[in-house]
Amino acid sequence: MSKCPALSARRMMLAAPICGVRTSLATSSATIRQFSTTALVAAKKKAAGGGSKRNSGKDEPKLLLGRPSNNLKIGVVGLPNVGKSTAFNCITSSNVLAANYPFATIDPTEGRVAVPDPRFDFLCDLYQPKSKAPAYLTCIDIAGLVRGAASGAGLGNAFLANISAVDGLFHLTRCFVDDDIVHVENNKVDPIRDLGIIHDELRLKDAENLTRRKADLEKVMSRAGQTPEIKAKKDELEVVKKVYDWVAEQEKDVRVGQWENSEIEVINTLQLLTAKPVIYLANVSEDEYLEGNNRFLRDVQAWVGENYAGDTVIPFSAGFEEKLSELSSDERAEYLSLLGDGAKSALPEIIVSGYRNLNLINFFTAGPGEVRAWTIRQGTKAPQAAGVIHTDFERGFITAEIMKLADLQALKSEAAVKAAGKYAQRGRDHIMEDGDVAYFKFNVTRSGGKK
Ligand SMILES: Nc1ncnc2c1ncn2[C@@H]1O[C@H](COP(=O)(O)OP(=O)(O)OP(=O)(O)O)[C@@H](O)[C@H]1O
Ligand SMILES: [Mg+2]
Repeated sequence: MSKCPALSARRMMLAAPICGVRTSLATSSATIRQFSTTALVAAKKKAAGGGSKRNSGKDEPKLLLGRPSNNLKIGVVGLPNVGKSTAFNCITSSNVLAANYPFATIDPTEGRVAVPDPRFDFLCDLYQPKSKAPAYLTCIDIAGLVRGAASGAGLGNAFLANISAVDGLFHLTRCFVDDDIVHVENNKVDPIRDLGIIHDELRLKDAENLTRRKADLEKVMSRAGQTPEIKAKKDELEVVKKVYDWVAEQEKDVRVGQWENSEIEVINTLQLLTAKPVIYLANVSEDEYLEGNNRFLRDVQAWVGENYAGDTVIPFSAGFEEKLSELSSDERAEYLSLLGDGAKSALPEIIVSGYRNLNLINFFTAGPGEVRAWTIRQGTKAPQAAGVIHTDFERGFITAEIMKLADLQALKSEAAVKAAGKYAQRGRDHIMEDGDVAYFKFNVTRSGGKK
């Protein structure tokens, strides 16, 4: 105990293994690394759309499923009492109620967390700015979902409405065994069954929404006349029927379908739950996390691989993360080093994966006054990126001066990048790339028009 004088009594209690490291923990470094990267497989080829055969038009950029916004949110979903709020608290440094009974959470809570990014750190080191503004991930803690929710069980529709308001999901599934923690499904831990329950409920809700939309459109179609509006509704109805067949008949999630751009445009108006990107968080016990050995994890990874190939599964322990969050950064470093050199928090990986999964990228503005990471969706063009800073920048857009971060890193200064001829002027059609360092030139008159 004397090795850790800085720990308060309460922290000492929470951090009990700190000073008496168990052999299994001390030898765990290699396995942790292996364990936590096993399922971080292949890039998300299918999520990007892959493209249907008919939509192979090389020139046409593939539309993304989801809202065209930079202010996207990710929600934590799963059965009740599986550790969602504990995880949310750790991710966002919040303090919502986490307790050992189902439905401790009822109303959603929003929190945000800075996204760790070595590129941002590099720019801050280089410019030593007066103010620093990193990118943030907004996360929402949502009430637990039970079997039958789509037809009103548990919090039913209220819960599902909360999911509909987010843009991506952390699907948290319980993989820890602890007889003291209630499990709503017969008190038995079975993550594959639980994953199935959540997916079924989301899909059933989508089927219900699609049925309603289909009926509305059919009603419009039954009216006489062939106006352009009716023609557009007819096309929409065809898409809705196709998506309905995929979700309700074939029992598949919208996000794993191959859709044409015209179909994605319709899908994006429907706020479908199974269209949202998902990251699976496997909540294991502290010991198993540190040992890199959980009896359910392989099955979870196989299930995800089979049903949602390419999706990410991140093993973590809400209990371990909670313990780390109680420590100061010095205490945490001491604790982790005592556990072995591979022991680490899974939160950075969870946060970065969540952010990337929303198809968000960053560009930076950098100078001695401020270094700031701006958030845009993949595929955003320079004027719209400028508009994220200020609407005037978009309205009066003239040009974007762009440095590649790699050039700045290699050449060490803006002046050297310019001298090497790598400081590029880009026009309205430039599609921003992740990591661009940008300076926008714009010009607007007082009346609002461009000079
Ligand atoms: N990895 C873990 N190991 C042991 N206990 C855990 C772990 N993760 C969470 N718990 C415990 O499970 C209980 C439920 O946690 P929490 O309140 O975060 O769940 P929840 O999913 O938000 O529940 P609800 O749906 O009711 O809001 C708490 O007592 C928490 O300490
Ligand atoms: Mg909760």
